[in-house]
Amino acid sequence: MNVLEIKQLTKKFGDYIAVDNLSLSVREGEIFGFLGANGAGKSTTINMVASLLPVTKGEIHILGKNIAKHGRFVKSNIGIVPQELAIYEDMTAYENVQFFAGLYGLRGALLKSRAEEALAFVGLGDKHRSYTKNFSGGMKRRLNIACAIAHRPKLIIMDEPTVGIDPQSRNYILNSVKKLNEMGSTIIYTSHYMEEVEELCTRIAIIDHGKIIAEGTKKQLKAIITNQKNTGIEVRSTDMLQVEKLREIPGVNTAEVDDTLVKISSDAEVNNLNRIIQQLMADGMEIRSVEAHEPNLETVFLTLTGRSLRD
Ligand SMILES: Nc1ncnc2c1ncn2[C@@H]1O[C@H](COP(=O)(O)OP(=O)(O)OP(=O)(O)O)[C@@H](O)[C@H]1O
Repeated sequence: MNVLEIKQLTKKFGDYIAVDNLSLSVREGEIFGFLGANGAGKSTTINMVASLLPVTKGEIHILGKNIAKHGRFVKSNIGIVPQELAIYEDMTAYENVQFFAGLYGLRGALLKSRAEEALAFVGLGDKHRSYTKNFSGGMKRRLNIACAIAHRPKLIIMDEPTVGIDPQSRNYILNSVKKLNEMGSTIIYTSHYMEEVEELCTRIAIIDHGKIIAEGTKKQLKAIITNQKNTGIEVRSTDMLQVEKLREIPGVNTAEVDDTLVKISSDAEVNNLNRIIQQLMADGMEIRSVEAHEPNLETVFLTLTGRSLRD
């Protein structure tokens, strides 16, 4: 069954088309990755699914029901973890969860027990009387999640839930996502961190300029670029590197620099490694190692959109 079905969805802000005739379905039990660079249209899409933003054109169905006609049903079945933290600093952790769970439709004793359960789930069980203004960034992110899951939604949408937090909280959140999924929730996960998406997601859609430009399992997406080969060249320093010269070499599709690693994706059938190395040496690079890499999601993204996910 499709938990979410988006049909020919468009959102215009004035003349600007932020989401462009986008169709997408997410099946029950998936952890679905929604990938796009800054401004690609992810949050706009999510905000329409969450009924926080009116739709210009198109339809959205959640668990088979049109959200325009079944507002209450939808509200009780989805949980949104927004990109901007949505917690109140002058309320305790418990009061925050209680407040949001109430908005999602929980009441009375059930509301209390589920709020406590959600706080314990995100590792804040011992903080439920604490005011959130003194929480670390990671604790606030975890509380943001607790607020969205206390009513045990069938569909949880997480819009970059790990932005700006320490590695420990990040691991905690990634494990929580897996657990929530095992417990029966379908998850839509957006992130700028490709390695998170690679680790978590069973299926992925790549959005660019408001359109889905590729969709499938990791294996299917990687198969799109099997005509590519990736080379990583470690150098001592990239200070003097003229990366645009590398991009002019025949067969080179993308060339990126990550600290002291030069990452190059080329047409598989073009033998250009000699030219690449000559160019690096002409720029005075001291080469430390050369490695061939399997394509990963980062390369898929770069090849299809021409930009890095984190710009
Ligand atoms: N309320 C608005 N009014 C006008 N333009 C908007 C509005 N909200 C978003 N946009 C524009 O729509 C485009 C898509 O924005 P959106 O926030 O959906 O991108 P995103 O993929 O979520 O990016 P990010 O990763 O930066 O959150 C952007 O160009 C943005 O400037």
